[in-house]
Amino acid sequence: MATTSSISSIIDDTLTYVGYDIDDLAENASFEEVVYLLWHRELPTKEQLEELKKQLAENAEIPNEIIEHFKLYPIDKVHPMAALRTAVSLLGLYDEEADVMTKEANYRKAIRLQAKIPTIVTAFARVRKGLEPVAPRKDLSFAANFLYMLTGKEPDDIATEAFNKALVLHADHELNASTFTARVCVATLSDIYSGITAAIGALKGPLHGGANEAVMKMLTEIGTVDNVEPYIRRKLANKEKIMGFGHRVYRKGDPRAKHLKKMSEKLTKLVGEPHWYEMSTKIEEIVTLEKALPPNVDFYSASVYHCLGIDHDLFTPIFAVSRTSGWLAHILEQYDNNRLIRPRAEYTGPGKRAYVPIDERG
Ligand SMILES: CC(=O)SCCNC(=O)CCNC(=O)[C@H](O)C(C)(C)COP(=O)(O)OP(=O)(O)OC[C@H]1O[C@@H](n2cnc3c(N)ncnc32)[C@H](O)[C@@H]1OP(=O)(O)O
Ligand SMILES: O=C([O-])CC(=O)C(=O)O
Repeated sequence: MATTSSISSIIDDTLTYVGYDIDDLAENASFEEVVYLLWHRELPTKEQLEELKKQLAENAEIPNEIIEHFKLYPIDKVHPMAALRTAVSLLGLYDEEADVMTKEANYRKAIRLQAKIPTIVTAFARVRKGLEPVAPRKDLSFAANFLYMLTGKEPDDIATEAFNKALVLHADHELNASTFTARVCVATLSDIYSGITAAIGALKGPLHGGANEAVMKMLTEIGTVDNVEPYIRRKLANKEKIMGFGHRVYRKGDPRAKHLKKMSEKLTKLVGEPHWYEMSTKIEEIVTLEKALPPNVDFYSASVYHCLGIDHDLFTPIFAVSRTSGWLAHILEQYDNNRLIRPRAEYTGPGKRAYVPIDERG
């Protein structure tokens, strides 16, 4: 065990947020309720929820300098996760409280970050297409507002419900690589912006959050249900990894995957593209049979986001929008009971030796 935490737990392949089963939360909770739960360790009352929603809505706008910065680099060649990483770091420069380390100031910064990250992601997505960013609306839920800022159109209930559920499912996951990164960073008593910037960097990799985009790339390459079998068997024979499968902690399966699978079935039919779901289930069949590896959260989320009309390279930034809530909960928990995180390495290099002057080296 690397640390103690009272935020989320994975025990016998069951995931809970502060004691509430993820299945229960996925079916019933709004993302805003989950944010409150992760940050306060209790579900909110109606008043507490309204207050949080108000604070998030009031803080959703981003400095214009962030948008101007998007125009300073070759935006069409930049991955949105790289842009998000830089934008969050930049955001810290415009926060006068960035280095104020009181509990109250850190909570205010948590609100500001959670509120602004969706605005950054959606503004980037539009600016790179030559479109104007869409200002956040105060009357929409967190999920609906994201889709609204992305497209400029108010989403229907099906899209909002699916997106909300995806946000709930991705919000926290114990000591995953990006959360651990955030905790290591702020345990030096560095600021929240540094912690979230570091976490985004860790989430970006394809062995972690980046896997959802990689899954969609694989599905696109495969193209048809008939191609699944030869494609997957070839990959396995070459000892290549199948993205969206396997997990360091779960053994029998990731409890989040079944919710995304159900959504994928429904949405792929609804948009008239059932082949994404059919290909996915066929891949699952083969990988489970050949490698005994079940799908993780990233596998079916790919086809879900695709059906919501989201660009494939925005899948991981959307993961970050949700996981920011968990990162922030862990950062605040780390500050509350801080000790520098400094593991040791088992040394495997040569034994002690004498320095050899450069002219004598052969
Ligand atoms: C939100 C998240 O971060 S969920 C994870 C998202 N990442 C992915 O989906 C990427 C694909 N999956 C993986 O790379 C891994 O399963 C991980 C990184 C998630 C977990 O890795 P670990 O538990 O450390 O397993 P590790 O990578 O050491 O693999 C163990 C064995 O299983 C195999 N294996 C693990 N995952 C896969 C996979 N997805 N496809 C094929 N083989 C796999 C490895 O090749 C290795 O085989 P070997 O012993 O014959 O060399
Ligand atoms: O916990 C992990 O190692 C990865 C994961 O599933 C997550 O971060 O959601």
